[in-house]
Amino acid sequence: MAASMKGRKCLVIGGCGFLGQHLCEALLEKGWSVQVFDIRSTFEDSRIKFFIGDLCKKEDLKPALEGVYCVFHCASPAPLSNNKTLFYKVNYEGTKNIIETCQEVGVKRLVLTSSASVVYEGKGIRNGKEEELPYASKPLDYYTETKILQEKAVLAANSDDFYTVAIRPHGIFGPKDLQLVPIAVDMAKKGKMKYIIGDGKNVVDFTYVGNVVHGHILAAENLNLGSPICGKAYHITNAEPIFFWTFMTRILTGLDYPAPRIHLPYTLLYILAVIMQFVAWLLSPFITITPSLTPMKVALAGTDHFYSSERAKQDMGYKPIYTLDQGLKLTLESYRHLGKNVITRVIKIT
Ligand SMILES: NC(=O)C1=CN([C@@H]2O[C@H](COP(=O)(O)OP(=O)(O)OC[C@H]3O[C@@H](n4cnc5c(N)ncnc54)[C@H](OP(=O)(O)O)[C@@H]3O)[C@@H](O)[C@H]2O)C=CC1
Ligand SMILES: CC(C)=CCC[C@@H](C)[C@H]1CC[C@H]2C3=C(CC[C@]12C)[C@@]1(C)CCC(=O)C[C@@H]1CC3
Repeated sequence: MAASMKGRKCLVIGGCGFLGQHLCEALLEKGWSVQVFDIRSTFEDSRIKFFIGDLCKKEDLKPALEGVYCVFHCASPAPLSNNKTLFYKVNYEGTKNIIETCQEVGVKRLVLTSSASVVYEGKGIRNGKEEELPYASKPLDYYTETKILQEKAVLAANSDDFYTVAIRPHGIFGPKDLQLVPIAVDMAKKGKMKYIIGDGKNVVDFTYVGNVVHGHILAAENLNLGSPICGKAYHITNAEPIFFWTFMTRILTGLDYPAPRIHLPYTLLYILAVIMQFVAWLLSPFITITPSLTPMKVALAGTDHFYSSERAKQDMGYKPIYTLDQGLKLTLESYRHLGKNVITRVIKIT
């Protein structure tokens, strides 16, 4: 790390979430002065100053941004939810609010956590490069739709006076995640993880959270006037693409659940997911139905989607600092309590 970064004040928006907590820990280790802004409080740390508020509200954000050298924006509603209004409000309107408030207060650097899914519309992507892939013209869900709007707004705001960059991770996994491992385990418990969507040979990126954090910190360190990274987006991956179903099998068997074995045709499942989504939409004025298979989930589980992180290597010296094996080991150790053979005691208080 550049010596001059020591003691610099940063604000992690979404710092109480999965990625945010890992980012805070790494920033503290590197000597940054860390502040967190989040809508909820999930942990305590005497080294961190916490601000609880809504990023859509200027009056909540302003005090947290005073004197800040760099803002990391990694807040979002849960990606697998389907709340269109909330996604637009937080990911798009809220991000524009962050940009405006930074500019008003005089903050000069903004690192956005975007997503590689901004270029994914269900068709295979192999070793995708930033300069070759346009934004998805037909995004598969509202989350992706609003991540595209968000990224465009952040990159367009880059100027000689305000430096912005977007990090596009893919399939983040690691301890403290409430999504990938817990959802897969929940599906396994319900008997929904016996199946393989398609031939099982689709190759994807899963990225250990420590590598995603490393990419964010390098971006902040390199975000200066005239730097090649200003106004650009960067894929950050483990650079170890793997069969989607091999990765899921390692997670499941690592926690003593059986490996998925029964193949189901991709196209059939995709059509079923589209029909279920349509039925859920038709019935939405009367009841809320949340189909467990969405077109996005089926596509992610049954197509290729892996990306090149060469541009991040060239422009900011990025290379993964954890291998997939190391990441999986750390992850599985942290989820032992979700293992199939773990007996959970229920203490009844009468
Ligand atoms: N997980 C993944 O595989 C990938 C994630 N990303 C991106 O990485 C980022 C971090 O994801 P992750 O750590 O998994 O997500 P988390 O849900 O764990 O963390 C996001 C945090 O932001 C908070 N938040 C939501 N709305 C607001 C708001 N209006 N004001 C302030 N805080 C808010 C959330 O609170 P609450 O929980 O109460 O909503 C939560 O604490 C996101 O931008 C996501 O799009 C990109 C690629 C892959
Ligand atoms: C269909 C199936 C077997 C599901 C179990 C695993 C899924 C819960 C994850 C597998 C790939 C993950 C993923 C995301 C969420 C969780 C999974 C679908 C994202 C959509 C999260 C937000 C992003 O920006 C992109 C991610 C791609 C991979």
